[in-house]
Amino acid sequence: MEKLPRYSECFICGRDNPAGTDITFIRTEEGVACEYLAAPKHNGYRGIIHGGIISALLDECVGWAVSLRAGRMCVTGELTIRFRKSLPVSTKVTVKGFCDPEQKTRRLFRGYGHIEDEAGTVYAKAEGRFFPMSEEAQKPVFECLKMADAPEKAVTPADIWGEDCRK
Ligand SMILES: CCCCCCCC(=O)SCCNC(=O)CCNC(=O)[C@H](O)C(C)(C)COP(=O)(O)OP(=O)(O)OC[C@H]1O[C@@H](n2cnc3c(N)ncnc32)[C@H](O)[C@@H]1OP(=O)(O)O
Repeated sequence: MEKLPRYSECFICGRDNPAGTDITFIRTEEGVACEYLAAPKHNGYRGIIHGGIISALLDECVGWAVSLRAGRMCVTGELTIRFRKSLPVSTKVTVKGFCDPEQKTRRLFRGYGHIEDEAGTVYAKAEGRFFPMSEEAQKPVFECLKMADAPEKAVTPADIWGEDCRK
Protein backbone atom coordinates (compact mmCIF):
# COMPACT_ATOMS: atom_id res chain seq x y z
CA MET A 1 0.00 0.00 0.00
CA GLU A 2 1.40 3.32 -1.05
CA LYS A 3 0.64 6.80 0.25
CA LEU A 4 -0.84 9.09 -2.38
CA PRO A 5 0.37 12.66 -2.78
CA ARG A 6 -1.33 15.45 -0.85
CA TYR A 7 -2.68 18.64 -2.37
CA SER A 8 -1.34 21.37 -0.07
CA GLU A 9 -4.45 23.61 -0.18
CA CYS A 10 -7.10 20.87 -0.14
CA PHE A 11 -9.80 20.93 2.54
CA ILE A 12 -9.48 17.17 2.97
CA CYS A 13 -5.82 16.25 2.41
CA GLY A 14 -4.03 19.62 2.49
CA ARG A 15 -1.34 20.24 5.07
CA ASP A 16 -1.63 24.00 4.53
CA ASN A 17 -5.39 24.13 5.05
CA PRO A 18 -6.04 24.63 8.79
CA ALA A 19 -9.78 24.04 8.29
CA GLY A 20 -9.21 20.61 6.79
CA THR A 21 -9.13 17.03 7.96
CA ASP A 22 -5.38 16.48 7.41
CA ILE A 23 -5.83 13.06 5.82
CA THR A 24 -3.47 10.89 3.80
CA PHE A 25 -4.94 8.57 1.18
CA ILE A 26 -3.49 5.18 0.41
CA ARG A 27 -3.54 3.24 -2.82
CA THR A 28 -4.85 -0.25 -2.06
CA GLU A 29 -5.21 -3.33 -4.25
CA GLU A 30 -8.89 -2.56 -4.81
CA GLY A 31 -8.80 1.24 -4.96
CA VAL A 32 -8.09 3.96 -2.40
CA ALA A 33 -8.61 4.23 1.35
CA CYS A 34 -7.96 6.50 4.31
CA GLU A 35 -8.42 6.45 8.06
CA TYR A 36 -10.51 9.14 9.71
CA LEU A 37 -10.97 9.72 13.43
CA ALA A 38 -14.31 11.54 13.66
CA ALA A 39 -13.39 14.91 15.19
CA PRO A 40 -15.57 17.21 17.33
CA LYS A 41 -14.61 20.15 15.07
CA HIS A 42 -16.53 18.35 12.28
CA ASN A 43 -19.79 18.18 14.24
CA GLY A 44 -23.13 18.97 12.69
CA TYR A 45 -25.55 18.24 15.47
CA ARG A 46 -23.78 17.74 18.80
CA GLY A 47 -21.80 14.50 18.82
CA ILE A 48 -22.59 13.63 15.19
CA ILE A 49 -20.34 14.31 12.21
CA HIS A 50 -21.71 16.76 9.64
CA GLY A 51 -23.00 15.19 6.43
CA GLY A 52 -20.94 17.65 4.40
CA ILE A 53 -17.73 16.29 5.92
CA ILE A 54 -18.82 12.72 5.20
CA SER A 55 -19.62 13.73 1.62
CA ALA A 56 -16.27 15.49 1.19
CA LEU A 57 -14.34 12.47 2.48
CA LEU A 58 -16.16 10.16 0.08
CA ASP A 59 -15.85 12.64 -2.79
CA GLU A 60 -12.10 12.79 -2.47
CA CYS A 61 -11.57 9.10 -1.80
CA VAL A 62 -13.68 8.00 -4.77
CA GLY A 63 -12.19 10.87 -6.80
CA TRP A 64 -8.71 9.47 -6.19
CA ALA A 65 -9.82 5.94 -7.08
CA VAL A 66 -11.21 7.02 -10.45
CA SER A 67 -8.27 9.34 -11.09
CA LEU A 68 -5.86 6.44 -10.64
CA ARG A 69 -7.84 4.48 -13.21
CA ALA A 70 -8.35 7.43 -15.58
CA GLY A 71 -4.65 8.30 -15.78
CA ARG A 72 -5.65 11.92 -15.08
CA MET A 73 -6.87 13.91 -12.13
CA CYS A 74 -10.67 14.04 -12.27
CA VAL A 75 -13.38 16.47 -11.17
CA THR A 76 -16.66 15.36 -9.68
CA GLY A 77 -19.68 15.77 -11.98
CA GLU A 78 -22.23 14.06 -9.82
CA LEU A 79 -22.11 12.52 -6.35
CA THR A 80 -24.92 10.73 -4.52
CA ILE A 81 -24.52 9.95 -0.83
CA ARG A 82 -26.65 7.65 1.20
CA PHE A 83 -26.32 8.42 4.92
CA ARG A 84 -27.19 5.11 6.56
CA LYS A 85 -26.23 5.76 10.18
CA SER A 86 -25.14 8.86 12.08
CA LEU A 87 -21.38 8.87 12.58
CA PRO A 88 -20.59 9.61 16.25
CA VAL A 89 -17.66 11.83 17.19
CA SER A 90 -14.52 9.89 18.23
CA THR A 91 -15.36 6.89 16.02
CA LYS A 92 -12.40 5.60 14.01
CA VAL A 93 -13.50 4.76 10.49
CA THR A 94 -12.05 3.79 7.14
CA VAL A 95 -13.15 5.52 3.95
CA LYS A 96 -12.89 3.35 0.84
CA GLY A 97 -13.18 4.35 -2.80
CA PHE A 98 -13.33 2.26 -5.97
CA CYS A 99 -13.56 2.80 -9.68
CA ASP A 100 -16.25 0.87 -11.53
CA PRO A 101 -14.36 -1.81 -13.52
CA GLU A 102 -17.06 -1.74 -16.24
CA GLN A 103 -15.62 1.33 -17.93
CA LYS A 104 -17.24 2.11 -21.29
CA THR A 105 -15.73 5.51 -22.07
CA ARG A 106 -12.56 7.50 -21.27
CA ARG A 107 -14.64 10.69 -20.89
CA LEU A 108 -16.63 9.78 -17.80
CA PHE A 109 -15.65 7.43 -14.97
CA ARG A 110 -18.07 5.97 -12.44
CA GLY A 111 -16.92 5.37 -8.90
CA TYR A 112 -18.32 4.28 -5.59
CA GLY A 113 -17.28 4.05 -1.97
CA HIS A 114 -18.31 3.76 1.63
CA ILE A 115 -17.33 4.60 5.21
CA GLU A 116 -17.12 1.76 7.73
CA ASP A 117 -15.85 1.27 11.25
CA GLU A 118 -13.63 -1.52 12.61
CA ALA A 119 -16.67 -3.75 13.24
CA GLY A 120 -17.79 -3.39 9.61
CA THR A 121 -20.70 -1.05 10.32
CA VAL A 122 -21.32 1.08 7.23
CA TYR A 123 -22.24 4.72 7.95
CA ALA A 124 -22.48 6.10 4.42
CA LYS A 125 -22.25 5.00 0.81
CA ALA A 126 -21.40 7.05 -2.26
CA GLU A 127 -21.58 6.74 -6.00
CA GLY A 128 -20.67 9.30 -8.56
CA ARG A 129 -19.55 10.29 -12.02
CA PHE A 130 -16.14 11.88 -12.52
CA PHE A 131 -14.59 13.64 -15.47
CA PRO A 132 -10.85 13.58 -16.30
CA MET A 133 -9.26 17.03 -16.60
CA SER A 134 -7.57 18.04 -19.80
CA GLU A 135 -3.78 17.87 -19.76
CA GLU A 136 -3.72 21.69 -19.68
CA ALA A 137 -6.18 21.94 -16.79
CA GLN A 138 -4.25 19.35 -14.83
CA LYS A 139 -0.93 21.27 -14.93
CA PRO A 140 -1.70 23.70 -12.05
CA VAL A 141 -2.87 20.79 -9.90
CA PHE A 142 0.67 19.43 -9.95
CA GLU A 143 1.99 22.74 -8.59
CA CYS A 144 0.21 21.91 -5.30
CA LEU A 145 0.57 18.13 -5.15
CA LYS A 146 3.37 17.08 -2.78
CA MET A 147 4.72 13.73 -1.70
CA ALA A 148 2.93 12.55 1.46
CA ASP A 149 6.17 11.80 3.31
CA ALA A 150 8.19 14.66 1.81
CA PRO A 151 6.05 17.83 1.64
CA GLU A 152 8.84 19.77 -0.03
CA LYS A 153 8.97 17.32 -2.93
CA ALA A 154 7.00 17.99 -6.10
CA VAL A 155 4.99 15.27 -7.82
CA THR A 156 4.82 14.51 -11.54
CA PRO A 157 2.09 12.60 -13.41
CA ALA A 158 4.57 9.73 -13.88
CA ASP A 159 4.94 9.47 -10.07
CA ILE A 160 1.24 8.65 -9.88
CA TRP A 161 0.53 6.71 -13.05
CA GLY A 162 3.92 5.48 -14.16
CA GLU A 163 3.72 4.05 -17.64
CA ASP A 164 -0.10 4.31 -17.61
CA CYS A 165 0.25 8.09 -17.65
CA ARG A 166 -2.31 9.50 -20.12
CA LYS A 167 -0.98 11.85 -22.80
C1 LIG B 1 -8.06 13.26 -7.20
C2 LIG B 1 -8.35 14.00 -6.00
C3 LIG B 1 -9.78 13.90 -5.60
C4 LIG B 1 -10.49 15.11 -5.92
C5 LIG B 1 -11.82 15.09 -5.21
C6 LIG B 1 -12.45 16.42 -5.30
C7 LIG B 1 -13.17 16.47 -6.59
C8 LIG B 1 -14.00 17.71 -6.63
O1 LIG B 1 -14.72 17.97 -5.70
S1 LIG B 1 -13.93 18.64 -8.05
C9 LIG B 1 -14.91 20.06 -7.66
C10 LIG B 1 -16.33 19.86 -7.99
N1 LIG B 1 -16.56 19.61 -9.39
C11 LIG B 1 -16.33 20.54 -10.35
O2 LIG B 1 -15.87 21.63 -10.09
C12 LIG B 1 -16.70 20.17 -11.75
C13 LIG B 1 -17.58 21.26 -12.38
N2 LIG B 1 -18.20 20.81 -13.63
C14 LIG B 1 -17.52 20.78 -14.79
O3 LIG B 1 -16.37 21.19 -14.87
C15 LIG B 1 -18.23 20.28 -16.02
O4 LIG B 1 -19.62 20.43 -15.88
C16 LIG B 1 -17.92 18.78 -16.30
C17 LIG B 1 -16.42 18.61 -16.54
C18 LIG B 1 -18.38 17.90 -15.12
C19 LIG B 1 -18.67 18.33 -17.55
O5 LIG B 1 -18.44 19.29 -18.50
P1 LIG B 1 -18.43 18.89 -20.03
O6 LIG B 1 -17.34 17.91 -20.29
O7 LIG B 1 -18.43 20.15 -20.79
O8 LIG B 1 -19.79 18.12 -20.13
P2 LIG B 1 -20.83 18.16 -21.28
O9 LIG B 1 -20.16 18.27 -22.61
O10 LIG B 1 -21.86 19.18 -20.90
O11 LIG B 1 -21.46 16.73 -21.14
C20 LIG B 1 -20.76 15.57 -21.55
C21 LIG B 1 -21.53 14.37 -21.10
O12 LIG B 1 -21.40 14.19 -19.69
C22 LIG B 1 -22.67 14.27 -19.04
N3 LIG B 1 -22.54 15.19 -17.92
C23 LIG B 1 -22.14 16.45 -17.95
N4 LIG B 1 -22.09 16.97 -16.72
C24 LIG B 1 -22.49 15.99 -15.90
C25 LIG B 1 -22.64 15.92 -14.51
N5 LIG B 1 -22.39 16.97 -13.71
N6 LIG B 1 -23.04 14.76 -13.98
C26 LIG B 1 -23.32 13.71 -14.77
N7 LIG B 1 -23.17 13.72 -16.10
C27 LIG B 1 -22.77 14.86 -16.66
C28 LIG B 1 -23.63 14.85 -20.00
O13 LIG B 1 -24.89 14.25 -19.85
C29 LIG B 1 -23.01 14.53 -21.33
O14 LIG B 1 -23.46 13.28 -21.79
P3 LIG B 1 -24.03 13.16 -23.27
O15 LIG B 1 -22.90 13.58 -24.16
O16 LIG B 1 -24.41 11.72 -23.36
O17 LIG B 1 -25.19 14.10 -23.29
